[in-house]
Amino acid sequence: MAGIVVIFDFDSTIIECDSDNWVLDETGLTEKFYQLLPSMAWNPLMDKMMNELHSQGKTIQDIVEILNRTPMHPRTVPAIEAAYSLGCHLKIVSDANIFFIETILKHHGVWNCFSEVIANPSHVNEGRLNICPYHDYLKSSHGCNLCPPNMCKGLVIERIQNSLAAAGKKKIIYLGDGNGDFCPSLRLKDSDYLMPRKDFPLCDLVSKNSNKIKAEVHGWRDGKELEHVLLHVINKAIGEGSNINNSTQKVSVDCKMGPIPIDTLQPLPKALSVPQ
Ligand SMILES: Cc1ncc(C[n+]2csc(CCOP(=O)(O)O)c2C)c(N)n1
Ligand SMILES: [Mg+2]
Repeated sequence: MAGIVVIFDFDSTIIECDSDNWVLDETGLTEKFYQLLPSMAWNPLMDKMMNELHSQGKTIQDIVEILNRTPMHPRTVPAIEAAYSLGCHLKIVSDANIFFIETILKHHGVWNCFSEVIANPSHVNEGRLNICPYHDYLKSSHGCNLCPPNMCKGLVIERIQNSLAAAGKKKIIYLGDGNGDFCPSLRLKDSDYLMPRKDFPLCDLVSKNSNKIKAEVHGWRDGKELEHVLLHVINKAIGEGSNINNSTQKVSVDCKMGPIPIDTLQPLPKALSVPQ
């Protein structure tokens, strides 16, 4: 076992859009949604939109067909499969909902690669999709002012970190794009890796607060770079894990620096090489 946990954000990390916005756009509900957003929180409003679809006679199968067409970079699935094959534990921590995530990942045949998906709960009841907040903010606040009221990804990461320590796993690689990925990024340790998507809000936050980030930072721009950089980082993490007296100096790579030139990456051992 590699002892490495790879944590993926979902929207704009695994897929090329926000899943809620994709479904709203494809069902013609975007205008209505944004008319109501000033007076309602995101999760209950998304739940209301699912009710609206049901009233219009749209079935769960109609929603599944829309989700199956969600834009995704062609190298993202191979990257997930490669990380899984190398023995990494894969998890998703997302402010999207479980139904959308499960449907999309099953369609691409990678649902079983993930040992845990932490997202807003959702279930089908009498042909209608119900969506609930992950954190019940009406009962109590999670208390973090960096995160939306329904989910503090930092608290989720803290729980994962505690369970990893108990299971003897060593390193986290965290991939994300959004403002909600900044709080968990602050929790990563100096033995962990952070992979922010370039030209997305997380990358900006990381650049402006680099003194607060302990993890080694490796940016990526698209699915092709995600694949290449992720396999490079896994390779590095495996190498460090096998060297007990490892004293490698921490190198922080500014995610604004542009793509990592291919010739500066260590050659991948055969087992890690990217499938053509
Ligand atoms: C106050 C507030 N505004 C907006 C949202 C909704 N929201 C924010 S980021 C995002 C995509 C997250 O998916 P991922 O974490 O996979 O990138 C969603 C659905 C919210 N929950 N609260
Ligand atoms: Mg995201």
